[in-house]
Formats: sequence, C-alpha cells, structure tokens
Amino acid sequence: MIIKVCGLKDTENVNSLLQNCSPDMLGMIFYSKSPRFIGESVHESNFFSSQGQDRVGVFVDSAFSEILKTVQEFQLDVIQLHGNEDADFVKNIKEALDVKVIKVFRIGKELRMEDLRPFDGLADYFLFDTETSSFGGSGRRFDWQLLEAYDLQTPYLLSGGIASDDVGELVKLQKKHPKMAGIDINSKFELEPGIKDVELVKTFVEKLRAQENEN
Ligand SMILES: O=C(O)c1ccccc1N[C@@H]1O[C@H](COP(=O)(O)O)[C@@H](O)[C@H]1O
Repeated sequence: MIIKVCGLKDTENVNSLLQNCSPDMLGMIFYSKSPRFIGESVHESNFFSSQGQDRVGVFVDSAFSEILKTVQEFQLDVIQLHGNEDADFVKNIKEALDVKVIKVFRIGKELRMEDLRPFDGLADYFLFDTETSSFGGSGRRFDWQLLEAYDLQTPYLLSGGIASDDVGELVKLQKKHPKMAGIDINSKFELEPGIKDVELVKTFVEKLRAQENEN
C-alpha cells in the first residue's frame, strides 16, 4: 500500500525519513493557517531532494495561480486539494499541469457518495480525512466502517488520526477494500508540528510492510 508522510517542513528531518523509512509520498503543507505550514522562507533549492518519491503539495482553497507557481518552485508531482475545490477546478488543474490530483473529502457522520461522484475518474486519488473546522491535521479518526458505502472507481488514501498501533486494522481494511490504495500519516507521528518522529515512522512502516506480505 502507498504510504504518504505529510506535514514535512525540516530538511534534516525529511532526509532522515528518506534514509530510514522509504515512504512513497512526501507531503508539504501550503496552507498558512496550519502549524505545519512550510513557511515563506523555504524554497525547493534549500529544502530536500526526493529519491523517486512523489512530492505532494497540500492546498486549501488556494488560487489556481498560486498552485501553478508552487508546483514549479517545489517540483511537485502531486497536488492534494484539501478544501472545497469543485470538479471544474480539478479539471482545470489536470488540463494545465502535468501532476496527479488527490481530492480530499472530509468525512463526518456519513460518506456522501453524491459529493464524490462528480470527481470520479477526474481525480487520480481521493483521500478521506475527518471533518473538523481546521480542515486537516486534527489527529482525529472518522468511523472507518463508513468506507463500506464506497462504490466508485477512483482509488483512495485513508487519513485522519492514523496512529502507530493501527497497523493490523489498516492491513485488514485494505484486504477488504481493493480501492483503498494507501494511507496518509501525519500528526500522530510527530515530535512537534512539522517534525516527524523518525523512529516511530520507521517501526510503523516496517510492521505494515511485514503484515502486508503475510498470506
Ligand atoms: O496537517 C495539517 O496541518 C493540515 C492542515 C490543513 C489541511 C491538511 C492538513 N494535513 C492533512 O490532514 C490529514 C490528516 O492528518 P492527521 O493524521 O489527522 O494529523 C492528512 O491527510 C494531512 O495531509
């Protein structure tokens, strides 16, 4: 399964993650209200060099022009739209830029399939996170049983408060739901906002890979 580690903002910390944990996707937050905001002073040239991993930029209702500029500056491979962007916005991004798009749906008490349908086949991935007023990074889980209702073609990533002791449940969930392509881990793996606990991520990734390969 795809493992995305999100909310990275420190060069040394990212390099250590790259050396020890082999994540598939690395996420940077371009939302200024987040405690994980990458900040105005960080630029591609002084941040980090990925080694084949997808570089993901997380945006919350950003203007198209800002996304365009950031994709070029940070050499992003993937755009994660974590706000209220509509299907036309996703279509415009796909037409203008050579990037994959992750469209996020923030889940409350139900998985509203009617909200997802317009994006099916348009976004490369969906991502399901927990609904909160802060958009993302809440560390809170939604009811994963709600995934039972998912009947579309677009593969999805699961997110929202995933923690180190969730390995068994995540592996079982993916076996049951073939459209679950991966997971996104964030605030439950931090020493402080934006700084990941590399040892915790490493142990988690190793356990997950080992359990995935069982059977
Ligand atoms: O991490 C943030 O601060 C953040 C802010 C605004 C939008 C998205 C954000 N992060 C994303 O939130 C989810 C869930 O994170 P958590 O595990 O609950 O901490 C994750 O997909 C991040 O990409």
